Amino acid sequence: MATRSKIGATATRASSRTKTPVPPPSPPPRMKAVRAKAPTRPTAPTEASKTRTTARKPIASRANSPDVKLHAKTVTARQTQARTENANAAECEPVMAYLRIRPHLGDEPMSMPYLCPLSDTSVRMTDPSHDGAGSSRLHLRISTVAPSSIYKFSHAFLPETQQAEFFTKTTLPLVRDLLDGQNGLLFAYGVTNSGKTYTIQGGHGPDSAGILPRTLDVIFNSVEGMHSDGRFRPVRLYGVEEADPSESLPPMDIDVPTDEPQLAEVLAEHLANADDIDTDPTIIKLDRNYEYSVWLSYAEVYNEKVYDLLAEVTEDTSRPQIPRSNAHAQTAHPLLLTRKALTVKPSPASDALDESVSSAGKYIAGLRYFRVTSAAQAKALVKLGQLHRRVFGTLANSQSSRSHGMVTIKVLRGHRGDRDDPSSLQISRLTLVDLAGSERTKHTQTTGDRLKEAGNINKSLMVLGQCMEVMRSNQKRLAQSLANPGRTDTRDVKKALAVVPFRHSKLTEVLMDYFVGDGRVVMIVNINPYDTGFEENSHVMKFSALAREVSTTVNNAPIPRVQTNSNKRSTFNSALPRAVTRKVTISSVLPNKKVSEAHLEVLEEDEEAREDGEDDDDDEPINPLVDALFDEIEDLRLRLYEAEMRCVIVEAETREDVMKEMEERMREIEKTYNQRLMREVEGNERKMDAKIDMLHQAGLFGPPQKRRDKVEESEESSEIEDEAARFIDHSDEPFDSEASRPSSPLDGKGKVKAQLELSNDPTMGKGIESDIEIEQMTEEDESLEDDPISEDDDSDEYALSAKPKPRLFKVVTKPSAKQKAKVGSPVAKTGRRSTRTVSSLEKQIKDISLSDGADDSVTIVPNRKARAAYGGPDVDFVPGKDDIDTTKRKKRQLGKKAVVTEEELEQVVGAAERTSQNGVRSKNIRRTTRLN
Ligand SMILES: Nc1ncnc2c1ncn2[C@@H]1O[C@H](COP(=O)(O)OP(=O)(O)OP(=O)(O)O)[C@@H](O)[C@H]1O
Repeated sequence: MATRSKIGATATRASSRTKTPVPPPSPPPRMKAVRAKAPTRPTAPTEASKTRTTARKPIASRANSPDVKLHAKTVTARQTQARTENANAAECEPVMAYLRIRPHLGDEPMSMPYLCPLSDTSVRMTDPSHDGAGSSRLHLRISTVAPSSIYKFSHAFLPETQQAEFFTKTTLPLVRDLLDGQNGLLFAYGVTNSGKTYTIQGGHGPDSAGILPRTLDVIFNSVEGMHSDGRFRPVRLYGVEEADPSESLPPMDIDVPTDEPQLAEVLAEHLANADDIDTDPTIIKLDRNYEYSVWLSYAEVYNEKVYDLLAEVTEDTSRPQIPRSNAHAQTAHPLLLTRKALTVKPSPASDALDESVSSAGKYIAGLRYFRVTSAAQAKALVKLGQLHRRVFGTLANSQSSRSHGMVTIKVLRGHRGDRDDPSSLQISRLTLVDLAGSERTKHTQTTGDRLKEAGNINKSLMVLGQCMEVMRSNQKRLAQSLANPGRTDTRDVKKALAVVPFRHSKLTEVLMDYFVGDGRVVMIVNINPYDTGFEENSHVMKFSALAREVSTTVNNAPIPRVQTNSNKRSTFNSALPRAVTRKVTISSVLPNKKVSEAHLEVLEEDEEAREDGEDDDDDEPINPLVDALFDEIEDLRLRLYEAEMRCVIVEAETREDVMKEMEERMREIEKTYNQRLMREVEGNERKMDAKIDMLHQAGLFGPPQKRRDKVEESEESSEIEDEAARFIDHSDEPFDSEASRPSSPLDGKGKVKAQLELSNDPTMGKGIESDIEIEQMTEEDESLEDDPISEDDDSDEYALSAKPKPRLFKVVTKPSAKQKAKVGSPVAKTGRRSTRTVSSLEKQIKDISLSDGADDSVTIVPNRKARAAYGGPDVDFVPGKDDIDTTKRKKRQLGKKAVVTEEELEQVVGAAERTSQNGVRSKNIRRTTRLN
């Protein structure tokens, strides 16, 4: 944020817990619009300038000073003056919150990002699972997160932002402050896989160095040729003491025991790319009258304990040695490494800037600071710390950070002219924190130790959020009181301010001084917009919104520090620490794609108990109620998580049950349908059999062996037989038994046409003919007539199929030419009538299908007499049993059958062809039987 907060000076200082100095309420809330420049010293210090500079310089060591008493007096005077200057120069600045959107990685599944940048400073987040109707499709629980929100930042960096640009805009000002004597804190916050480590440490490609290596580059580029002799070293938070050069030499060798070949192999792979990272060429112009010494420490907060990642790791040699060739044995008895948790202690009052307060922030007792003289050396140290972090990490075989990693760079700055005067030294520090992923436990499927670990991560982040929340509300109340001086007494407001719960988590306890002391705070919010954890990311965004409303104090002048007795070394409690052992596996993919694994056992010793009386230095004891409440929250959170897990399990089981039931039902339905189908098939078969029986009974089917050769009249057409019988009654000519033998209408392909010429019909008179066509539709016919019913009748053989096949039959009667002549109808008229009849019959036939359940697969259009008897021209006549019996009887009486000669047959066919104008193809007429 370019704008400065206009609220009053550090409200949190006023809290009963934080007793670091509070800038005077007057001149109150209005802050300076522009930051004052850090004062510089003339190149050749005169006596006057020396005095002026000294007034702003840190306070000298009483112990190292030649004249302690005198010096102490001088220091007090300088302190007072410096304090006044600093109070005037101090101003409040909100925490800067930068958003960094992670690009999509090639190997990840592609989905719609739920983050949409609106401007340089704002983004919109939309729940991808939200259906727009006010409910979430995927979540069982009612979400507390709004489906769409706009979040504002100091700056939002798009996915294509390069590391160099990101560093310049976010971190370079902090590096400048550091070299100017100011403190700074930068932390990366976000869910796992959102790019925090990439932002802080960097990647492996060109120009991918993160802000930490770039910070080291810029520092060493800038202090080039201005290194001090390193006679003094920083202690605690603000103290300095004479250094023992042998102690502050950085451990350049990997002190994780590497005599295990597998471990050595794995570690070598990790150290191999130490030189890959590119360097940042930026140089900050500095006053060359100063000398600098740079110190580095690397700590981690893991499971609510603080560890030094640069401390020597000891191997437990008391264990029986395992033969190296035996890989299984190595897995069974892994290498045991031991490390000790460190205590966070309050700085003694003697370190305090203001003598009226009893504490000067907190420091990690026993955390080692190493003097580094080049960027490469510093980076190697960081690499070592990273390695230790990985070795000791619980999820060591994944790259995920399960601890909060904190690299602190301390710079001691002293004037060249005051080399021997430690009181001239200024201490400033910059801490870069790579926080552990803030994801919820359910997404990491954690159990047991992992659950505890995740719980601790969440607890520390939750406490950090709580601290921000309390600081914000304290600052608001104080600002209101300062804005209305008459209404409330600011001192009363200060007393009533809420306690900021820094001490309830190790992370906030260690970082507390940045919030309540002095220094600029920068928060980097990393987000992966393709991540499925929309809710978690929303919490991250909310946290950043909260952080932006918190202000910290920024001093515009170097801060003088008090140095206490440098020779006083900490003595540790001799009580045996409690130890926790964990098993760790580290694995790497070697260049030859072989996966290498090393198994270790890590012994984590508890921190030392404080020495007697040390607690007295603490500003305030932990409020047991607040502590209990935090524990309660954590407990509830875990129970909620367990309840959610149970819900998920119940949901999964219910889904499975429902699925099984559905499958069962489907099977039943299928069975029922099959049964119905079978019944239908059987019914159709029965119907078919019945019809064939009927045809047989009607005498329309000949003996099976002769079917192929015979043309037969329709079996249902009892009327035809009637006609034939009547005709035969009047004829003296003998029947040709062969020609007149009825054959199956299903015989052969195509149509079978039987023509009856009723020459002796008493009612119609001689020469009246009736054409009867029995048509079996073939595939060819079917396609020609566009009938959708499939016909499987390629066989010439008539057989009763067990399987019902849709078959169509049509029996058409039409008057012959003679008949037409007899009744006096013109041929054309007859033709029209015939066409109409055939069309209507065809239509009827198309509607007939056995498979449809129609029981009239054979349609008989009766002759005039039958039609009249049965009620009109459109009546379909199906002969009853009586009709058939009557016909049979008549036949038997007759004792002979009509015979048709070949000539007569040809004549009839010709006549039928001439008469047929309805598309019935003559090629389908195979035989015509003429009854004389
Ligand atoms: N800006 C970026 N450009 C290219 N790749 C990135 C970027 N940010 C992150 N990545 C890649 O995304 C992956 C995850 O990033 P990273 O390990 O930094 O996540 P993280 O937030 O630190 O996760 P964790 O909390 O689990 O440690 C890595 O492969 C990293 O290289």
